[in-house]
Amino acid sequence: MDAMTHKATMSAADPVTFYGTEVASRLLLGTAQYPSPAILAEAIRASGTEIVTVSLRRESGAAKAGQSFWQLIRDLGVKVLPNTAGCRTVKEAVTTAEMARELFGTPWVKLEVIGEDDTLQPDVFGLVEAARILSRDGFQVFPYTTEDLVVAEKLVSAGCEVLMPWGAPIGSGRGLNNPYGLRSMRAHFPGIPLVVDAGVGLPSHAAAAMELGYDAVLLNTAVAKAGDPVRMARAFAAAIAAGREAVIADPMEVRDMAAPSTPVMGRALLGS
Ligand SMILES: CC(=O)[C@@H](O)[C@H](O)COP(=O)(O)O
Repeated sequence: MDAMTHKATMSAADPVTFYGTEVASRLLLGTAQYPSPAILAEAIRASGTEIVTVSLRRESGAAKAGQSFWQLIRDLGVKVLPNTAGCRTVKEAVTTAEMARELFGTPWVKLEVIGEDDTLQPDVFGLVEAARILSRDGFQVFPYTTEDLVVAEKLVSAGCEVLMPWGAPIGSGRGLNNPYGLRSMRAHFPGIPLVVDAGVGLPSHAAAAMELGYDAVLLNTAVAKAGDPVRMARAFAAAIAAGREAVIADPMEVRDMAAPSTPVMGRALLGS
């Protein structure tokens, strides 16, 4: 099947598969920083997401609050992708992942090993090492990485079946800082689910990621910190669906020079 025929048979409603689990929604949502648990729950519902990411640190912080938060997530019936947010060493990330597996009962882990304070960019050396350890131990790792292809190859060799390059620094809302790098990554890994994770600020950023052929988008701050998180969650869902629909529709080629969109033949008959 050639690329065009394949695209023609795809639909925006096609599920995306992460480690053998199919999900219809291509929006993964973070659960931190919402004005209230009720707004978080409503935003999750409005977004249509089927996967929420949860920090173990938040869970273990205050036992009681943790219990009610966990109950809220359970009641929503969404899948949990525990994350190692805030971990800065391989040991810390591996230990956090192990605790998360026990607490949440899932082999999934969003692996973050933060390497630098100003940008919160991943320590890619630690990330690869932690991914190798966790994959060997039966985890299904969703690594928060950069768009570096060499690092990405090493993550795949370490056992990762999903890659999550950043759009921009976490919480910055800058969108896609390096569309060229993200496009290269898509071309280099046609068969691996790719998720833009972090730095997305607006629905148009998420649509742009999908238009690059990405499989999904993970975001938190843009919804949690919006004036109206529920409405923003809905806007992101619509933008992701639109971007997906567009890439399937096979967009026109970009040109340097104009091409008349209304071709004219001969002379106008007016006045003759
Ligand atoms: C919640 C989470 O996992 C974040 O670390 C993630 O990377 C989202 O980043 P934004 O808050 O920039 O969307």
